[in-house]
Amino acid sequence: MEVVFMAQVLVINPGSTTTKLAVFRNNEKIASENVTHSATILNDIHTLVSQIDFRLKILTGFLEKNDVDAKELDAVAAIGGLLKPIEGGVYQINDAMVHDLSSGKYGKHASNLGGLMAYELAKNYDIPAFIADPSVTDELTQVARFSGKKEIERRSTFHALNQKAVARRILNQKGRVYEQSNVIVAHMGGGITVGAHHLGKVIDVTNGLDGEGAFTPGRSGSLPLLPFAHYIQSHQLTENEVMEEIVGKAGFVSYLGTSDAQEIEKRITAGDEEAKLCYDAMIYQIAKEIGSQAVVLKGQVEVIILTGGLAHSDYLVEHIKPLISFLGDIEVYPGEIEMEALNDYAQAALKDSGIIRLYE
Ligand SMILES: Nc1ncnc2c1ncn2[C@@H]1O[C@H](COP(=O)(O)OP(=O)(O)O)[C@@H](O)[C@H]1O
Ligand SMILES: CCCC(=O)OP(=O)(O)O
Repeated sequence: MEVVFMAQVLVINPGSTTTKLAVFRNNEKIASENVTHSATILNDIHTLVSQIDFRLKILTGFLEKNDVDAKELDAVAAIGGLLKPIEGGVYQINDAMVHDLSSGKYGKHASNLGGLMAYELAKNYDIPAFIADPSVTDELTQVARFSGKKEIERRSTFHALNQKAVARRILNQKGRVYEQSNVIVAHMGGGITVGAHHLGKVIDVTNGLDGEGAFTPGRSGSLPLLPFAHYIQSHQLTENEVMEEIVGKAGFVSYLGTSDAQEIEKRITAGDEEAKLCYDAMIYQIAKEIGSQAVVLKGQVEVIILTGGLAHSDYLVEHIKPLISFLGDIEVYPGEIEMEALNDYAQAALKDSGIIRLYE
């Protein structure tokens, strides 16, 4: 009789205001929770890294509540944070990675906590901890790296895990193979990134944190440089404050005072013209970015995929389609499948250690 190995994997995905947790047995999700943290609690915990204990306590509570014995776990997988630029794939969390995530050497983002929490837990139970397709996944071509100013190189920071996982899933459904296809993926949530996927590599993509691409519910996207330089100077902003202006205090938040697209849609339905114009402007900018990536792919676009929380919006989908449909077929995949993708990677790594990459 064949003995089937049932691998149990804990998946950790911390966001700026949430911690998503799940336990999988092989491909079956046996427990999951999306814990929302109030801004008050997080503001009281001053630095990102000092949130680890708070979030680990939530994790322990989640395991207890769902009768999951941590000793029975075979691996932990977490969303990768801001690391040095690396190729996509699955990486075992090591000391070098922990150093870069905790020091914030490559930037501070809630996702940094994922790798740190996974490492801490895995160490206690002597099991491997992985990250996969982190947001710093860098497969840009050399021409895509030019910013226009020698001292400043464009960086690849995007929703790599979800973009690749959704592209794989949609292509599988079409009987196609990701590594043999050309697709454009627009991940549209609190952050928006649009990537050109060419034969399994994201050869160009808008950076989600550097102020590129379309504006989003809370982010500026690209800004006219001279007026922004003047704004920085007249408000005497520090580098951290500049970051907050670009990521957090911009987009819908700055025009309409909320990052909640559903709330804005209610205003539109109630006849709010200002809300409609702003929503339409964001849709217009996303469409322009999709057009740019179609050029990157020389017009050979098998499918354009719309994903992320905003892809739930009928308003957005119906208004973007007429702008981009001439470029190719459109598929809508609302939400994200990051937890499933991390489990898939961890299960694959447990079966074949040859696929595990080394972070140096
Ligand atoms: N059903 C929906 N209709 C319209 N907008 C939605 C819907 N669900 C979520 N959103 C919007 O998507 C954005 C958040 O995207 P999401 O991908 O869930 O967040 P995050 O990027 O923080 O993970 C918010 O502006 C939210 O209002
Ligand atoms: C870190 C780059 C991807 C990104 O913008 O993620 P969020 O939208 O989840 O902040």
